[in-house]
Amino acid sequence: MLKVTCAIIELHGKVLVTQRSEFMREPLLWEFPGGKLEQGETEEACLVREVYEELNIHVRPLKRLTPVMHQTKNHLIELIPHICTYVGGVIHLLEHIAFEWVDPSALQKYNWCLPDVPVVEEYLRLKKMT
Ligand SMILES: Nc1nc2c([nH]c(=O)n2[C@@H]2O[C@H](COP(=O)(O)OP(=O)(O)OP(=O)(O)O)[C@@H](O)[C@H]2O)c(=O)[nH]1
Repeated sequence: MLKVTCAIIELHGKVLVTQRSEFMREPLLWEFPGGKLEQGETEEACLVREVYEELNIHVRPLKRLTPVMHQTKNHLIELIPHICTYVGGVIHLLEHIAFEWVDPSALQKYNWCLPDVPVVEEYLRLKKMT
């Protein structure tokens, strides 16, 4: 099983969403930044590392949401979301092709990677927006 963390990064009431490039798996779909958990790594350390590697910003994990299991053609993915706060740095896109800071009320308009859909729903429930 592939454990993948993803960061719902909050700043001033908005949330950061990123678009996968045409060269990545799941091209052009929107996701929360993150990536595969390495051997011996905590979920929090993975998030901090991946977000820095992909976006050049620092975040601090605040709250773990419910993991989502998803079977792809090749592997079973466990997507592990954490709400994070933005700590600092300027965004440089190193893997994605686009990013947006969005109001939570607009999150459902994006064309999400499939496993992210229940993550968005749980986040909106938590924010009392659904
Ligand atoms: N980062 C991230 N990956 C996601 C999300 N949702 C989702 O299904 N995935 C899937 O999780 C898998 C791993 O993601 P990734 O390719 O970004 O991980 P990584 O940076 O560690 O991989 P790499 O170093 O091999 O490029 C991919 O198959 C991706 O499609 C999400 O919200 N964020």
